[in-house]
Amino acid sequence: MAQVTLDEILVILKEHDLLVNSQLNNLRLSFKQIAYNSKLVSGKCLFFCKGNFKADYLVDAQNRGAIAYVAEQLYDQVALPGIIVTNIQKAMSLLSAAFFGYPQNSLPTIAFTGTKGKTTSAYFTKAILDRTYRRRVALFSTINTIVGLNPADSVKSNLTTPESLDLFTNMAAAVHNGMSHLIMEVSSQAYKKNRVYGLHYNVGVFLNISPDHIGRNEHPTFADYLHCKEQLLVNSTICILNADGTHISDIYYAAKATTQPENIFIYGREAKVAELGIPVDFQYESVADSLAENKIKLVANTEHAKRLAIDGTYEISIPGDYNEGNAVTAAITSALMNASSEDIAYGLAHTHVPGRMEIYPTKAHGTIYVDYAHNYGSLHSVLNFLEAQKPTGKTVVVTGSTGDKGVDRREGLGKAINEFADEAFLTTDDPATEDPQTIAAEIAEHIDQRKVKVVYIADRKAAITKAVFQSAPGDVVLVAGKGHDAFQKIDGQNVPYEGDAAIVANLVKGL
Ligand SMILES: CC(=O)N[C@H]1[C@@H](OP(=O)(O)OP(=O)(O)OC[C@H]2O[C@@H](n3ccc(=O)[nH]c3=O)[C@H](O)[C@@H]2O)O[C@H](CO)[C@@H](O)[C@@H]1O[C@H](C)C(=O)N[C@@H](C)C(=O)N[C@H](CCC(=O)O)C(=O)O
Ligand SMILES: Nc1ncnc2c1ncn2[C@@H]1O[C@H](COP(=O)(O)OP(=O)(O)OP(=O)(O)O)[C@@H](O)[C@H]1O
Repeated sequence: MAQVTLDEILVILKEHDLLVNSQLNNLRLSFKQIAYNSKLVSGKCLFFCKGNFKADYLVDAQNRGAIAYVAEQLYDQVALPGIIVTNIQKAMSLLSAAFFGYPQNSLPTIAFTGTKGKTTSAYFTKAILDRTYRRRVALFSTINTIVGLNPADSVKSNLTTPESLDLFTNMAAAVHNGMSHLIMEVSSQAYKKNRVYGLHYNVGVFLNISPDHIGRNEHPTFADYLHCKEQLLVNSTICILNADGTHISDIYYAAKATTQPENIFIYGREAKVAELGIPVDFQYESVADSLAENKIKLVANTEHAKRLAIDGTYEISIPGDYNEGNAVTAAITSALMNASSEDIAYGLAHTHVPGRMEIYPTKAHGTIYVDYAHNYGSLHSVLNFLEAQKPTGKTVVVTGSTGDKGVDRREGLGKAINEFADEAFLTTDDPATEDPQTIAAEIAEHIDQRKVKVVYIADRKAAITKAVFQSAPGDVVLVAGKGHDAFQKIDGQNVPYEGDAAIVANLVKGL
């Protein structure tokens, strides 16, 4: 049974230089529950006071049975003993791992970071390793959290990377359920908020970085965003890097600071990493790159890459040239976890990622694509790929942008629309506390409206419907940004929403 004693807690906090003082001194005192949300407290719980915290929550926790708390300050209003620390998020992560008996030691873990491609790469990897390990592969992704084989072990995720206590709860559940491996996405926010503090991965993948998540509630600067993402490499035994992304020198030296070059695998389309003057370990090229067929040839260039024995031609189930790199990372990570090239071939050819490049052909109208692209990098990648398919009609984009976060996305979406689209329907996408029309106007500022026709329709379903019905054969309609998301975040509430994919699937019936 999970538990942690005061003795262990104080040792850990002292070791990490986090302890200020403790009002508790019975070293044998054992906590049978830990929580950071008062509503979940029951029994003899150790409670963590973190984030935008109010003393009333601690009163609530005490009323429900909490016997002590960990915080960065004393709460005199509450007659509970406190353990005071310098950083509550770091303390919570370390103590959660200890409470659950360090489940990561029994769960070889592959972690993906990157501005784009985390979910897709994680799904490719899961499809491969599911075959190797008879589905005993846990997944913590933006879409789903899977900790076991039963339907009840699979739930929708709230965050890309969960709060540390939830992360270790899920890891412990996965171990308990007999899962053999874990694949997880690690967001830059997870490092910024110390959600993964002290966690080490067997394999860490850095997919790419482009400006995103920079703004008032996220990262103050791009440098901070890059620094947070690079922490994944410092915390990984084996690092996998993309030679074709920007900032490769920075990223490579971050990896090399703690990892022997022998344990770094660089992949790319060219034979060399130009900026570094070293060969890539894995080189790949498109053999087929159309909507009907996506296929790559993968070749190992260096001795340590050759040892993985995964040279070959692989079919990829999801179109888009950018998915070729995602597939390569899945092949390398899976091989490092002992998957055969047959398992890799099967997994890459049989992966489905909800809301990523879903295609709905119609007879009387155009082809409708639903995709999760919601910043410059991703929208540019998708539109660039669709343009390469040489559509005979016009290109129409339906999109919006989030409120209170990723404010720089507005310029990026406008820029990508300007580069590729003939028409844009701007609409609502998680406006939070902002006005969606104002957000749309800020996107439109970056579109040359002499070239691209811009229409604003607040209701997202109405915007999608209009775009689909007015399209003609040969047109491309890209509904970008929400995929299968079944809510709109408005004023702190998750307001139910059908989801782009469900709306399009219904609309195209009979078209
Ligand atoms: C800014 C930020 O990181 N906020 C996160 C943080 O909020 P917080 O700690 O301030 O929590 P809060 O909701 O204000 O509440 C304060 C504390 O009081 C407790 N409480 C509250 C009410 C009550 O009755 N009793 C009680 O005890 C809460 O449980 C909490 O511990 O902890 C919460 C979970 O414990 C997260 O849901 C929340 O994420 C916000 C909402 C969020 O969406 N963050 C985004 C930006 C994010 O992290 N995104 C990344 C992906 C983006 C990327 O790719 O980088 C992700 O990993 O998902
Ligand atoms: N390697 C890539 N490079 C550029 N764009 C990509 C790449 N992979 C996927 N995309 C685009 O980004 C969208 C989101 O992909 P995915 O969900 O895999 O990324 P993510 O990193 O998990 O994103 P998010 O942080 O927004 O959840 C896709 O629908 C596609 O448009």
